Amino acid sequence: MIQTDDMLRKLNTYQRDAVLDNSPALLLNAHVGSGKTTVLISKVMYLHLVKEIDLTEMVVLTFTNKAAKEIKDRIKAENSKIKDKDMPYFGTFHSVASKLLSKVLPIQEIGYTNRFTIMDPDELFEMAYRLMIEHRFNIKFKNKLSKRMEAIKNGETLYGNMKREDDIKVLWECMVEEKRKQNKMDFDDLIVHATKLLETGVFTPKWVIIDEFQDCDRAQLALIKAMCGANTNLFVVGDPNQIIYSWRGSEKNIFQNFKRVYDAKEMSLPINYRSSSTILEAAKQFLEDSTELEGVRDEGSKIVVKNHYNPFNEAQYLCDQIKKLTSEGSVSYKDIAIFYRTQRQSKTMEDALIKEKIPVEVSVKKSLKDIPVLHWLVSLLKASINHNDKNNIITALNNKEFGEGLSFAKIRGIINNESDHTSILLDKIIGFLQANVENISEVYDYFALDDYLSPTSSTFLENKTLILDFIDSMKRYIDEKNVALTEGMREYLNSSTLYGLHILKDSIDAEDESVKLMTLHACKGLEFKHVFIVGVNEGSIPLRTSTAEARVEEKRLFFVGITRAKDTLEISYYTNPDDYRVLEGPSRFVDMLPGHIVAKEESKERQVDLQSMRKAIQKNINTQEEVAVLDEARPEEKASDETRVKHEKYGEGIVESEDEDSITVVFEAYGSKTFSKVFTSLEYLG
Ligand SMILES: Nc1ncnc2c1ncn2[C@@H]1O[C@H](COP(=O)(O)OP(=O)(O)OP(=O)(O)O)[C@@H](O)[C@H]1O
Repeated sequence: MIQTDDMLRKLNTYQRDAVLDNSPALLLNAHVGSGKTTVLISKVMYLHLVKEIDLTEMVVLTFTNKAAKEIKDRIKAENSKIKDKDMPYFGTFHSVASKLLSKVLPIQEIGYTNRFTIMDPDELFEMAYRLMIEHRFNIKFKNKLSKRMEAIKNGETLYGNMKREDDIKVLWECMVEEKRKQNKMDFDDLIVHATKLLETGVFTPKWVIIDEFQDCDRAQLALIKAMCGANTNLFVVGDPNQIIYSWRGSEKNIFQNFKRVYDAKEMSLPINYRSSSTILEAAKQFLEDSTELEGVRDEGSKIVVKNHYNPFNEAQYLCDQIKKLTSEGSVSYKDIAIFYRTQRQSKTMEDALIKEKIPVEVSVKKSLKDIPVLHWLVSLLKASINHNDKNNIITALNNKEFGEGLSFAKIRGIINNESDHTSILLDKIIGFLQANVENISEVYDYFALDDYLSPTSSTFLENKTLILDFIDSMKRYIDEKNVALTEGMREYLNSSTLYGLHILKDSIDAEDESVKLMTLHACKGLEFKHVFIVGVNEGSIPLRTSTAEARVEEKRLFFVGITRAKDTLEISYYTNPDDYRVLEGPSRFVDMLPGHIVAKEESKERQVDLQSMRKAIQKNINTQEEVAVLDEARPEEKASDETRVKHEKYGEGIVESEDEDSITVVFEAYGSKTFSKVFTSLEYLG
C-alpha cells in the first residue's frame, strides 16, 4: 500500500481525517482553496485501494464535465491500470442520469427505450412550437412560452388567472407524450425519470460522492436520495460560502437539511493553500459569517485597485500588463485570468488581446447552434439513428443553407406519403440504419455531404473541415468505447447536446498556453497565479439586484472570484463606463477592501477619447471617406450587405450591421459575431 501511504502523507490532518473517516454519511465543510478536490480524489483512491470498493460501485457526481474529467484523470494518473470505462458513474448529474437510464434502469416502464436521445432547450422549444401549429392550440403570451412551460412543469401558473384559460396545459401534456413518442428527453427529464426509476431500488451503489454539494437543487437532491439504499454511504463536499446558483434553484439550508436527513457527521477543511494572506484578507470581507480563513502562505503583494476611463482603455492596459508580466519568462499566459460579470463584457477584451497577438481562450459554453453547419449535421445524424425524431427530420430538411430548404408542409406531405415531392436527403435519413455503414468515417460519403455544403462557396472548405473534425472526434469516441456504430453515435450525439462544443475539445483547458477570459460564474473551481477582475462598478459588480438574497449572492460571487487568485489580484473600475446600467466609479465592493491591503493606482495610459472616436466614425459613415481610427488607417466602412471582410480567426464574412462602436459580421461557419471596432482588425475585401 505504498501508493496509499504516500497519498495520505501528502494530506494535512484535517484532510486525512476526512479520507479515513468511516461514517455512513459525512458532510465535509470545505473552506475555499482547502483541497476539496484533492480530498475527494484521495477518498475515492482510498476506498478503492484500501477498502477494496470497486469503482463501478461508486457514483461520483460533479457539476461540470471539467470537474468530472479532472477527477478521472487524476485517478488514472495515480494508477495507470484504471481506464475511463472502469468509472462508469463518475460524471455530471445529467451524464450519470443518462448513463443509468440507458444502461441500468428499466426505462421501458416509463414508455421509453434505452436508445433515447437528449434534446436541448432549443429543440424543446421547437417541438412546442410545431405542436402548437399542428394542433392549432390557442396559446397566450407566446413570447413567454419557455417560462410558462417551466411554470407548468413545476405546478405553478404565471400571470395569474386568465379570464379564459388558454391551451398551455394541453400543450404541455402533448409535449410529454410527443417526447415519449420520439424517444427523447430534455435535460430535466433525465434527472426526473432517473429518480423515479431509482426509487424502485434497482441500483444502490456502495458509495455516493458529491462535489460542490452547496449547489444542488431540489431535483438533484431527490436523485441522490433515490439512489441511496440501506447500505449506501454518502460523502459530500461543499462550501456554503460559494453558493452562486441559488437562482438556478440550489436549496437553502442545504447543509443543515443534509445533516438532519442522513444523520450525517460534519467535518471541515479549514486551511487555504492557494492564496497569499493579503488575498485571503480581502476575501474575508465578503463572507457572511465569521468563518475563519486560515492560510499558510506569506503576505504577498497588495491588491491593486485601478481606475480606467472605459472598457477600451482597460482592455488596452491589460494587454500591456500581460505583456509585461510574461516578458520576464517566469509567468506564462496560462497563469493569467481575467474575470467579468457578464459574458457581453468579453468582446472588447478578446478583441484587444487578439489584436495584440496574445493567445486567449474565452470560456463560454458554446452550443452547437454557434456553428450552423455542425448544428445541422447533428440534426441530420440524430434523425438518421432515430426515425421517430420528427423534429430533427424537419430541422435537417428545412434548413435553407445546408438542407433542402423544404417547407414544413412539404416535409409533412412527403413523410405522410401525401405528396408527389421527393427528398433525397430524407431517403438517406430513412435508409441509414439499413445501409450497412460500418465505419463512422463513411458517413460523409454516405450522405454525399459535399453536395450540401455549396462546393462553390467560399466557406466550403471551412465547413467541410468542421464536419470532418466532428466525425473524426466521434470515431475516436466509438473506437475508445469499443461500441457498435449506432450506439456510439447516439452516446456521442447525446454528449454533444449536454456539453455543447466542448465535446470537440475537453472544455477550456487550464493548461492551454493562453490567457483565460471568463465570467465570475465560470471561474469556480479554478485557480490562477494572476487574476484581474474588471468592471467593478456599481451595476456591474455587483449587478443591480432586486432582493436582499440576490445581493448576498453577488457578494459570494465576488468572493469566489477573489479566491481564485494565488499570487496577485488586480481590481479595476471605470470612470466613464459607457453603459447606462453601470455607475461611474468604484462599487461598494472596492470600498469594502481594508485600506492597508490595497495599492491604489491612477491610470496613466493613453486615453481613448470615445467621443472623438465616435465622431470620426460617424463622419466616416456620412462622408464615406477613409478615416484613421486609433492611428490605424482603416478602409472605408459602410453598412452594406455586400461588404465582405476577413477576420483572423473566423475567416471571411459579410457585414450585417454596424454602429459607432461595434460591427456585426456573419461568418458562414461560425454564425453572427459582434466585434468592437476599436480592437478588431478586420480586413475589408471590397
Ligand atoms: N495538503 C496540502 N498541501 C499543500 N497544498 C495543498 C494541500 N491540499 C491542497 N493543496 C493545494 O491547494 C490548492 C487548492 O486545492 P483544491 O483546488 O483542491 O481546493 P478546493 O478546495 O477544491 O478549492 P475551491 O473550493 O476554492 O475551488 C491547490 O493548488 C492544491 O494543490
